[in-house]
Amino acid sequence: MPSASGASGASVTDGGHPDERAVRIRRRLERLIGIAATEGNALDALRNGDEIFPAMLEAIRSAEHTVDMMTFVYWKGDIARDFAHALAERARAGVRVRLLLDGFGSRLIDNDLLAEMDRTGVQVAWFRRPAHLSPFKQNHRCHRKVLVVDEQVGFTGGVGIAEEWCGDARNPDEWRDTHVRVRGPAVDGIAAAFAQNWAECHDELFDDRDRFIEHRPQGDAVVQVVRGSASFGWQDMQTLIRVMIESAEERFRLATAYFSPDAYFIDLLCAAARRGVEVEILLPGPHTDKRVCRLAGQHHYEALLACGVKIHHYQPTMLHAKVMTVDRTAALVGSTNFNRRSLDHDEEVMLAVLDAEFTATLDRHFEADKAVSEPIQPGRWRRRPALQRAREAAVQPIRRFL
Ligand SMILES: O=P(O)(O)OC[C@H](O)CO
Repeated sequence: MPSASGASGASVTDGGHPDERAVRIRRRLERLIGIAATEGNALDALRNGDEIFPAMLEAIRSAEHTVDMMTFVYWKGDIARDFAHALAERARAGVRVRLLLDGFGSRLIDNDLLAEMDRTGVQVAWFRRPAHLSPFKQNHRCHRKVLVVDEQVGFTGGVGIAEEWCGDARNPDEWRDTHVRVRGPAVDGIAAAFAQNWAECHDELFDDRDRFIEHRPQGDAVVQVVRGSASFGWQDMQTLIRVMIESAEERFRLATAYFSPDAYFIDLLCAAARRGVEVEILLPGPHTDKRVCRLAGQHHYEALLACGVKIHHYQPTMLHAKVMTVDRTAALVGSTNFNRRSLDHDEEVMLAVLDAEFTATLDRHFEADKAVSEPIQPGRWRRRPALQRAREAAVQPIRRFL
């Protein structure tokens, strides 16, 4: 990877009007990633299962033509049954329903739900089931979370289909997550994320139930939909996050479930902090389902804190959201964690939103989460026990896969 300290032309400027910053970020993303952003989108930031699941289920139940759903996690619980029943009911009513499950992440789905969906005509496809794969492809998973109904409403974000995501982050059994409902032309990008992975797993890509509708403006948000794909070398998801960090002039905020990037992205965060940007990172605290990943990230805390990056540990439950905001101007939300899996290995989808109001909503959520988090104190962290240091070092050999 190139050196992050010599970061591109993104020097601190005198700020400029927020609209000018939005245009600057938009043009950087469009030209460096090659995907046009669209205008006229309406976005709702949905916080936690209590808001996310009813909105998704309501959309499915209202489907008249097509439902395309793709998930990494499909585990167990009433919510897993609710989704399967809703999908099956629509298939029975003649709607074309397609469900794409990651072969590793969704391996715990109940067989009776698969049987019900199969019976009613839901087309279920598996993305790279481990048993059917060469050992060299096991590592590349479909980590995207997508729901598109009637080509008109799309959802993406961090949520998996399992009881862990139900509720409102009131206790450790109710995970904290963020999902987005989108109406408008950006739904096409979310649909394309589904289509790209569906094409690998199923013979038919589209049929006459696809109407290829023209989108009418639904709101004011400018949105670029960026797909990360499992591949060798530099990829668009890395460009997206790199542009966001390098474009920050005042503030860069990151909330992520799994923080274990490579040294390049640590250097980018440090470079931002050193040029005067307030860099704040919100991570799971006592409740995390992947301690190994956390240890890999903690290996970098000392360097980050030394540069002035602020790190907070979220206390109430597992923090599973994947959200970034830049300068009250732009936001990223989707499936991408700040780790090697998301940046190097897996299929991901992220919305880059150039909209001050939507960004302000996500910033308010960030502040509420920060209020129930513990800041990491640099001095105390430096004095952490030798055993913790040893554990951080012990996971380094496998950091590439985390
Ligand atoms: O990979 P994520 O971020 O969708 O989280 C799901 C976890 O793998 C659950 O252990």
